[in-house]
Amino acid sequence: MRPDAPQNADTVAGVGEFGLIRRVTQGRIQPPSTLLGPGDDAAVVAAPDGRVVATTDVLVEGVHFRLDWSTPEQVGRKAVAVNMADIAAMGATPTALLVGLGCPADTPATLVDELSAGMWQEAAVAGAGVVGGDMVTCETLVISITALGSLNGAAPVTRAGAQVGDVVAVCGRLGWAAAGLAVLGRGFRSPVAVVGAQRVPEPPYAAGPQAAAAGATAMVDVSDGLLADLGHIAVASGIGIDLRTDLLEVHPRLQDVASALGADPRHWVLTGGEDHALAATFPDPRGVPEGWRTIGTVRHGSGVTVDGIAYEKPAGWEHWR
Ligand SMILES: Nc1ncnc2c1ncn2[C@@H]1O[C@H](COP(=O)(O)OP(=O)(O)O)[C@@H](O)[C@H]1O
Ligand SMILES: Cc1ncc(C[n+]2csc(CCOP(=O)(O)OP(=O)(O)O)c2C)c(N)n1
Ligand SMILES: [Mg+2]
Ligand SMILES: [Mg+2]
Ligand SMILES: [Mg+2]
Repeated sequence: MRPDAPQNADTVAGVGEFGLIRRVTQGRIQPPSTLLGPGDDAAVVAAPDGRVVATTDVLVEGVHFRLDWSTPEQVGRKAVAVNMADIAAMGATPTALLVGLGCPADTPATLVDELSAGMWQEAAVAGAGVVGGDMVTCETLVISITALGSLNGAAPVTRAGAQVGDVVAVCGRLGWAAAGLAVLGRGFRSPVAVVGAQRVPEPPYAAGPQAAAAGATAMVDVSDGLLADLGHIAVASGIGIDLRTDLLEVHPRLQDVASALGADPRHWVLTGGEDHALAATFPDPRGVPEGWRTIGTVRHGSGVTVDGIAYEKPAGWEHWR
């Protein structure tokens, strides 16, 4: 269907741009950090310590999600989660979200309602709100979210601070969303544990500021794959990282799914993205906070190795590859 397809009362075209904006904004309760919410040319958000953390990630139908795999509500939750995970990965707390939405004219208006409901549900998990956005017509469903966050007085944890001798630790799931993607890709809808992980990630938002307070020297969220994302820390910090397989547990659930599909669960753990676990480096093994698992060390050199050996397969997702 063309983006300017005929109007119908149940479609976004029938409800219209401003009717739709009214539907997604009315009755929403903003957090205290929202000084001026949707409805004006821009929103006003408090920056308690004078600094704003800002990030954006775009999700495209068919690339990041499929509407026959996920409900609109799940897509909304995921779109917000992947953005708030980047805020957490800086050691910050999400405060506000700006939502750019493109969809074809014949999109049911209720799909946008459900998408918006999912976004607000996930935002509530971290105490953030949707303070503004934009709606346009286009060929497929596209969601572009900008998340803002607050460091609450702490220093940002960048990708560039890892030091030789640091330990590498992770908080959150690894390989679950990749297992879910493999299951969905083969036309199955269960087991729901891994399919659910692909539909809606559960980033450990609070672990970001927790790691910052514990003295994390570098941090990243695992969106593309553990090896790929630790690779960004390695490049930015000018160091190498070695992971230890014996420290990287493969959950029995992932083992089961992998045996059923004839896949390698360790590959999901090492290279599967989309769980948005947080991976960080800490100077002292005893300083690794509760809830984090040590998985390796920072060494001299470059790149990320596993048990001292370069990984032979692609390290994670890369667009256009
Ligand atoms: N079009 C762009 N203009 C400026 N910076 C960009 C653009 N696209 C990506 N970046 C920046 O490149 C870095 C890496 O991007 P990306 O891999 O998408 O980060 P993440 O995985 O944390 O979402 C980020 O700092 C991001 O802001
Ligand atoms: C339909 C569909 N196909 C493939 C995937 C797998 N996938 C899409 S994007 C992605 C990686 C993360 O996305 P990206 O846009 O690179 O996020 P960023 O690293 O910028 O946060 C993965 C594993 C998916 N989630 N859904
Ligand atoms: Mg990105
Ligand atoms: Mg990231
Ligand atoms: Mg991201």
